[in-house]
Amino acid sequence: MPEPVPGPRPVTPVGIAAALLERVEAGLADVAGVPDDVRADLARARAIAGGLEPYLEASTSPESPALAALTERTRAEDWSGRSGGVRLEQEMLSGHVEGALLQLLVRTGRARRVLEVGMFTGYSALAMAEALPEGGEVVACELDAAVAALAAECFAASPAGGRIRVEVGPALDTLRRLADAGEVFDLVFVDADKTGYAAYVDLLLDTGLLAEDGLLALDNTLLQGEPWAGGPDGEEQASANGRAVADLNASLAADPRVQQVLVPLRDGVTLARRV
Ligand SMILES: C[S@@+](CC[C@H](N)C(=O)[O-])C[C@H]1O[C@@H](n2cnc3c(N)ncnc32)[C@H](O)[C@@H]1O
Repeated sequence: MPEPVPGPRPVTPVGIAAALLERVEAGLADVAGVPDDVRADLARARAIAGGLEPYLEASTSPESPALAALTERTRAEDWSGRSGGVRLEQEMLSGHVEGALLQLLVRTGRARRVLEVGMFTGYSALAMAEALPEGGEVVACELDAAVAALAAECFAASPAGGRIRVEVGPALDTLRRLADAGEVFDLVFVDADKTGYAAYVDLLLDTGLLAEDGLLALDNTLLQGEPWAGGPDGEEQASANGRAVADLNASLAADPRVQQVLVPLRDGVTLARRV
């Protein structure tokens, strides 16, 4: 019998909090003297935190069969066996609820040209492509050629896949090239290396890459709770990614070039536009 593929580990603040509460509850199960009301409060806190993400899924319009198939393909892949470059894992996929938010941003913003920085297996790129009008285009930047090839196979199985142009290479180089070529985007979704976000944002705002009335969406701006709660295993210090995101959030909140809001969906999505 083949080993079952493990499901994704929690990578959102609320998912992590739920897993910790579950661990505390299990740890206290055989401990004598814990008052009943403390056990009841703990059970309710675990139920609220643990039930939130499944409830959001159930309360969101269904994803397309192509997006569901792409998720399955990503889960079935053995990410541990890959070597070199950026470490990739199934948890990187943004997924159903965030994909639906991106689709609404494309549709309500009447976006025709979308730029993605960090494509992975292509969930968010394909979700946005599905929402584009006839003639619209997603330009998706990805560093890892092998994962870009896997995404291309998934795109080929979808009617919207033909609206996606993949640019393989370091995103900063690609963005500079696109800016020099005079390309302009109505919606930009940044979901790549977290320590690179500040440079991407500066380039997007300081060149014409982001349209005057365009929208910027930055993923993982809650970074698993690290910016306010410290490192993942009880370390006081956040990781380099956590510190980069904390600095970015603080500087964007005070940045006179944009109005922004951090939406606590999944691992946090910052939405910003020029003022
Ligand atoms: C979180 S994943 C993207 C997830 C994807 N947006 C989705 O919704 O499924 C981040 C991706 O960014 C890519 N990446 C990391 N650094 C990069 C860089 N400097 N330039 C381009 N892509 C990069 C990684 O290889 C990875 O595939």
